[in-house]
Amino acid sequence: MNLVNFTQIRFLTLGSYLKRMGRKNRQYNKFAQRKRDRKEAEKNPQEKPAVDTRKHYEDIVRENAAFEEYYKSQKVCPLEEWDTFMKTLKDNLPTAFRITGSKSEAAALMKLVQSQYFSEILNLKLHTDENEGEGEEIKPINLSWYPGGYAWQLRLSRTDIRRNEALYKLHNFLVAETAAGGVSRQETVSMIPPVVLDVKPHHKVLDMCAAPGSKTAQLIEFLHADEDKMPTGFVMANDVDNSRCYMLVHQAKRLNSPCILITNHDSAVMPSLIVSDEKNPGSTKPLKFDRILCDVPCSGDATLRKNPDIWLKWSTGNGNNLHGIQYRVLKRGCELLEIGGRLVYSTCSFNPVENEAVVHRVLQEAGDSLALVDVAGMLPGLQYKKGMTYWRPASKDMVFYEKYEDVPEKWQTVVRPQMFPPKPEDLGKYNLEKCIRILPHQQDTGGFFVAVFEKLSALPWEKEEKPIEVEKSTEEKKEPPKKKRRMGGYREDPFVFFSGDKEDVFPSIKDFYDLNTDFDATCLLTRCHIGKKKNIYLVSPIVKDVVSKNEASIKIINTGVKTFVRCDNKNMTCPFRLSQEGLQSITQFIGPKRRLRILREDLVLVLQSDNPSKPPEVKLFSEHTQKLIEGFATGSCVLEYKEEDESGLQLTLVGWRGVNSLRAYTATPDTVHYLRLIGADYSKYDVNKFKKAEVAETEGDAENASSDVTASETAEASTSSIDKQNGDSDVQNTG
Ligand SMILES: C[S@@+](CC[C@H](N)C(=O)[O-])C[C@H]1O[C@@H](n2cnc3c(N)ncnc32)[C@H](O)[C@@H]1O
Repeated sequence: MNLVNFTQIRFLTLGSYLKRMGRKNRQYNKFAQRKRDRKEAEKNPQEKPAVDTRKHYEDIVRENAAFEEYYKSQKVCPLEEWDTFMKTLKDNLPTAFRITGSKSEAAALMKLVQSQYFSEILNLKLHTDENEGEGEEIKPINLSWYPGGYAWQLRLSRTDIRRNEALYKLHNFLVAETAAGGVSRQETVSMIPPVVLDVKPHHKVLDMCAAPGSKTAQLIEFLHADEDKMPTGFVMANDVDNSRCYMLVHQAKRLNSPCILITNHDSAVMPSLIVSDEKNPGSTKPLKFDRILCDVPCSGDATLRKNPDIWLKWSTGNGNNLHGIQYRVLKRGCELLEIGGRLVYSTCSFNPVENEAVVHRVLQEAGDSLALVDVAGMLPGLQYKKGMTYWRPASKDMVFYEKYEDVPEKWQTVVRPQMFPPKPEDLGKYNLEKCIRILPHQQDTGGFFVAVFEKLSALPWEKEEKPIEVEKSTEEKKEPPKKKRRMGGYREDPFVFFSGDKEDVFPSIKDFYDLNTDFDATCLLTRCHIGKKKNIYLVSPIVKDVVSKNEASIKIINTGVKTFVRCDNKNMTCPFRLSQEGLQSITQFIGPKRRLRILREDLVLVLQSDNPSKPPEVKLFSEHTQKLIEGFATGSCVLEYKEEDESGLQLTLVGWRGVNSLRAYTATPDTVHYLRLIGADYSKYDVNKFKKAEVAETEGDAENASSDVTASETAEASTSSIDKQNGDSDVQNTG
């Protein structure tokens, strides 16, 4: 029996106490059950449990009779394509990736990918998971519909790339560039929703169900399309799951954007937020979004290639159970959408009950205020099927129903009237054929469903909302919350904005970095009300407005890009150094006093020197750079480099001018990224893990003998060494 702390019980209601005990017991029973299963398995090693969802993916039998019966009957795929559809679903998924980053960096990386990594694999005949015979040519496929052609699909699964020695360079490239933010690995079809959402730099964008955030990353990239200017729009990425919100924090950190805000709320009941009303100074207005992505939770059966465990647990019940939450999230999305704005509804499910039925239900309620948009023109070359106009919901026992009246009473709470298709005479009102369903065999991908909505007028149940007079800003009213553990995640540290130019630490920052007068100090923030400021973050003006006006009504998990880091160094008159994360955002405001435009040889020198206690001495630099350094005050600075050729490649790095030295202040993935871009030697980071394992084996080094010692691990290990180098104590040693 569990012992109970009686002082705790006093504060619990009977219900919550019983719930707690139930949870503990369930947890306990789960462990006990696993122990019993293990013992049983040891006794009867040849007997397998009926369904073991923890099976190794490779052992899973990729079959499910109910799945086949259901979808064949729904006619999601023409009968003549059925066998190819099923065969493709059982294959592993090819790898796909996008090239990201600033325009000039992305262009340079794209060139490298084509000239080096792809040409290397073009002539290879590989024995892949799918092809154990002759070996097959690996032709990278450019995704023609992706803006700029910056996305690729390879006929290789992740495992193929990881396990083939011939591909070790490509593998190292993908791992290192993913860490540096130069590449994003993402399933081909999952890239579609942000493309058809058509995000522009001035858009207010809401990603309602955002975690883990691969689509959020695309939204941010599109927002920053005009890289010379700070976007006037922003992305609010939300997820109901507190721990998954931290995946979003990780994504956002890779992209270094001051225009993102991460929130933790149930999207189905997302509160109405407010923003300043520029037309009525001193007033606020409801925040409506220009673009909304509604990538709802779904049964995920179109991801069977990536998640084969779904073969074991698929049932019609999954889709039926999700229809309700999908509808509520979509409906709330339509309410938060600006008139004239665009919303994308997407799922990775084949099921019309989760797809067309949800779309139809909302269109039906919205009357003429919403319409589906035909986005085929935005996706040149993409193969897809038009949305379905007829389907038959089914109960768990696989009985299909033509109309709700046929549903027996015991299933009426599961199979709902709104799940049925429109009547034939109403089809013209909804245009469901404008939806897009991608089947895996069409271009060797996962499956996907996308519907694009446009809001033509206020929804029938929306009333006109008037500007609200602001009496007192919300931050003033609120007590400073403290960070502490609580049910459902951590309470976040507060977001404390600088009061302006007079903020205690700002004058020394402004003076040292020669910040120009356009810089708005009120966009800087810290995460504490009292005590020494450690990290200073930067947000865009619109994000500041949203955070400061709504902090009390929605749980904000994270915002801002780290721009200044405390560094009490005797050789610097300002107690804050620059941070590489925020450099892109602040660099336009930094004056010539803290900028050094260096030559290629100097850049190579600083990047290749990775001994924090021995940074390159001034005398080792080109004459040009030595002259610049003369008289340049010690401390944190901007290192700039511009390629002289037609590529126009421009790099901006955080540097440190020591008393007798100059060095770059970058973490390993960034260092490798820059060396790669300028065509310098980075071979020490490009480890062939297979060779390394061979050598280790001959030398009896058990730790390195496993071929699973990957280049990524090597990169991680060296990152931590430079992270140490980035620590303040090392800065003290500099120069
Ligand atoms: C399909 S995933 C989203 C994938 C994501 N858009 C991406 O591209 O990386 C669905 C997400 O919805 C979240 N979710 C489920 N119910 C939600 C709700 N009511 N409100 C907000 N998020 C929800 C889940 O936690 C999950 O992270």
